[in-house]
Amino acid sequence: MYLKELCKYVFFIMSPGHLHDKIDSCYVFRMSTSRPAFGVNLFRRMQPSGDLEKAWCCFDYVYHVREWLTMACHVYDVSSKATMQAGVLRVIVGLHHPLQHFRGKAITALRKAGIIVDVLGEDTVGDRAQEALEACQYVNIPLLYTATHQLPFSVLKYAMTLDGKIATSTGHSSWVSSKLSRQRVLETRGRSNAVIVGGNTVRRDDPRLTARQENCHSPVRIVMSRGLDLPEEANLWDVSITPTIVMTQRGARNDLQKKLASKGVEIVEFDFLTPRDVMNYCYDCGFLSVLWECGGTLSAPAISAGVIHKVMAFVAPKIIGGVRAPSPVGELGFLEMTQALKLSNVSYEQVGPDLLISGYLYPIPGMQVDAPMWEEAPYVTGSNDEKSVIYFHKTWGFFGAFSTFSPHPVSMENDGKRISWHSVEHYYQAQKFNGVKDRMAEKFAKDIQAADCPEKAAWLGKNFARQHPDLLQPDWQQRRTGIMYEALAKKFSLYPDLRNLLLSTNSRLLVNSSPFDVYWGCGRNGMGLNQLGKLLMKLRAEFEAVEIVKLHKSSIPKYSG
Ligand SMILES: NC(=O)C1=CN([C@@H]2O[C@H](COP(=O)(O)OP(=O)(O)OC[C@H]3O[C@@H](n4cnc5c(N)ncnc54)[C@H](OP(=O)(O)O)[C@@H]3O)[C@@H](O)[C@H]2O)C=CC1
Ligand SMILES: Nc1c(N[C@@H]2O[C@H](COP(=O)(O)O)[C@@H](O)[C@H]2O)[nH]c(=O)[nH]c1=O
Repeated sequence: MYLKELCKYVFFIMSPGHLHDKIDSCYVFRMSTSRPAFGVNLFRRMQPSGDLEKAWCCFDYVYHVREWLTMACHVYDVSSKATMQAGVLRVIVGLHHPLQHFRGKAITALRKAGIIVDVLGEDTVGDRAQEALEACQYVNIPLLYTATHQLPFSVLKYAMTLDGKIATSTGHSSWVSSKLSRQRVLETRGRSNAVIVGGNTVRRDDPRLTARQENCHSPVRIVMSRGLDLPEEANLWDVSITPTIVMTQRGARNDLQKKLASKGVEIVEFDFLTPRDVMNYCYDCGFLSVLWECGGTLSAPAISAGVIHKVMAFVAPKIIGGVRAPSPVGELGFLEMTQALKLSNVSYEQVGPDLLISGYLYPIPGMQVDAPMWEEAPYVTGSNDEKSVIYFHKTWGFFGAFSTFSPHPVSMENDGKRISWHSVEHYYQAQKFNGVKDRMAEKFAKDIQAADCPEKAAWLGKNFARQHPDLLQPDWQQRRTGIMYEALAKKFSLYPDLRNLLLSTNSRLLVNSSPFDVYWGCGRNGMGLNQLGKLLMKLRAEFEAVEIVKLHKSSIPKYSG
């Protein structure tokens, strides 16, 4: 079988342009196992030991495609030499990146290194190639939709009886679908960045909305409630497993807001709460996929607002009746059957005793995504009306290279020695303990340097600092901005594409939209200090000055307070 054959190869499906001869790619592994970690371990085993630490992966997209587990993981900084040494002789490129300017030179680099590279649909055609290509598109659906719609890919999931009810007329709904179906929902949660419910579902069900999978991430839980008439005690207010955000309207029940905030629940206020605003917010947070698990009252305005892309309906062979029993979609205002929304790419699957019907409300974007061009980009990245603002946060976003997590190694001088760092984040975190004459501090810095991904480096740096504030380098709080600036200046000077990207933002405001960071980012409520954005704008001004006076490109700006 062709797919089985292909599982021997690594699918190299994207080639962002800003990495020069590096390969920053999405790889798709195919294997007949249900253990996601297997894919990453497999890849790591393929890496020669010397390059092991260079391959780091993020576990954001894990999808089941037919009987295969298809896993797409981001693998950074794997040079063509490493790929060759790893014994990969042939690379099949499944998809180019949907955004044109992210397409780079990786294919050329691989071919130059003697690796056979076939691009599906270009070098490899025919039915079997088409099947593989569709599988690659499928696995990248959140990325393709996000690039096309500038909103996270949203799935509306519900479980209904054969007579179309999601609960009894009293609101009791546990359970409509079978255990097996609910297990499938838990897996879907584990692949989503956020799960959304409405106020009624919280009041009626007291849900947990966690993924409850071993070693699996749980999505951020979002409650949409205009009136904020929510219970003071609820499972969702326990944020020890994963965060909960309550989205509401300005001024709604300040007393409850304070109580929830004291439990660690985030409160986000909008002037008027709408599904589109919430999705814009999720987009700014860098979310790629969102699961709506609400009832019909909220699903209807979400569908009307055009923010739902896919529907997953579990139909249970049960009849409950009841004229007032709720149905999955409320009022849409349609009068004629001709107005019915028709799903495309519909699939039917039996899950235990239930039937799962899935389909798309908007066509699945193909490879030739009508994505924004370079010059237009700043006008589409922000979700609010301020066209002059550019938001950045996650590395896979349009301006993801502005993130300190972006996979751009930098070499920095320290005590006359040049040391190479996998990313700016690695360098920055390790500097917290730099120069401290203590064996534990030295070990911390080394561990951070060796971290196999920027996320790990950040986690280590923050944890060490929390546990041993006494080991931080003196005046760290005062010095950290300067240290960050030097690393950014180095990074943007080392990579001309990045420098050009920064210059192309002209005089626009750069905002790190990290909802979790009120120092380097703008935080959830936009009131954060946005220091990273400010430093990038300062650096941009320095580059502009260099351009104007036509100085040599070797003149790397120094931080001056
Ligand atoms: N079988 C299944 O798959 C599911 C069943 N259920 C069942 O469905 C019932 C709840 O469904 P339903 O009553 O429709 O509740 P929803 O989950 O759809 O929540 C509706 C609430 O969402 C809030 N909301 C925020 N913004 C908006 C907006 N723009 N438009 C509309 N509502 C908004 C309001 O909360 P507020 O009033 O606080 O302002 C509103 O009352 C329960 O019985 C539950 O058990 C729920 C989910 C799935
Ligand atoms: N009743 C019903 C569902 N209900 C959804 O699941 C939520 C409960 O999640 P948790 O508390 O994490 O188990 C509930 O609030 C509602 O959103 N889902 C289904 O797949 N099948 C069902 O029959």
